[in-house]
Amino acid sequence: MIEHAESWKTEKTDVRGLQTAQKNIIIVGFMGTGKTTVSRLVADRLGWVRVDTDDEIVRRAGKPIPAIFANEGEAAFRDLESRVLARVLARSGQVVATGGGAVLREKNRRLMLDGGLVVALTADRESLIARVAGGGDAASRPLLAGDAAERIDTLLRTRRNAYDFAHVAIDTTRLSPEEVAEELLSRA
Ligand SMILES: Nc1ncnc2c1ncn2[C@@H]1O[C@H](COP(=O)(O)OP(=O)(O)OP(=O)(O)O)[C@@H](O)[C@H]1O
Ligand SMILES: O=C(O)C1=C[C@@H](O)[C@@H](O)[C@H](O)C1
Ligand SMILES: [Mg+2]
Repeated sequence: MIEHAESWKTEKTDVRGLQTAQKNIIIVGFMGTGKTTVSRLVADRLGWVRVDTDDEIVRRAGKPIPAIFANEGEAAFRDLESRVLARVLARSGQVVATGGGAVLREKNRRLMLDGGLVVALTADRESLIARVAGGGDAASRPLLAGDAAERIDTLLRTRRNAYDFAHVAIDTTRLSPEEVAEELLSRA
């Protein structure tokens, strides 16, 4: 975890004057840590625009994420993800929920650190399984196809330090989405 830098701030103020001088709030984390859910709450609180890079990718590709993986492969998905991220982060005043793998490329991590405050959400293995595998939600996540718990274990191993570059980390294991949003805002 790097020091909480002031570098993510600009001269811009948000519409409700709750925060001063911010660029974007960029939420990273493993699948099921709550990026999409929490981004909605934080954007509502700040009166900021909310963007989900997974949604932007679907719109740009004209098909759902599992279809992109199946038809074009993961590498093509990652290329599109990088392009979408760069385009989104050229703007400011947004709460940006990213895909779970958006942190894998150094170029993306640099873009995010330059684009605003990067907040990593974490959760323990059991919570992740309950959130994404338990509710039949796994179908929308191609990397969890098959035995979702086993896939989560493998990915957690390969991505162990992948989210450590963020300015701020919040463990969501024992927090409700509202509490996570509150904690995030208190640290922004
Ligand atoms: N703090 C929380 N406590 C309990 N459940 C949560 C919490 N945050 C999110 N959830 C639930 O977990 C599921 C996954 O959340 P969400 O889609 O926001 O995750 P995500 O990080 O955006 O995942 P992905 O990387 O796959 O897009 C949803 O059903 C959501 O309601
Ligand atoms: O963790 C990942 O690599 C992914 C997470 C999702 O948000 C999607 O971006 C996609 O399913 C890949
Ligand atoms: Mg999401």
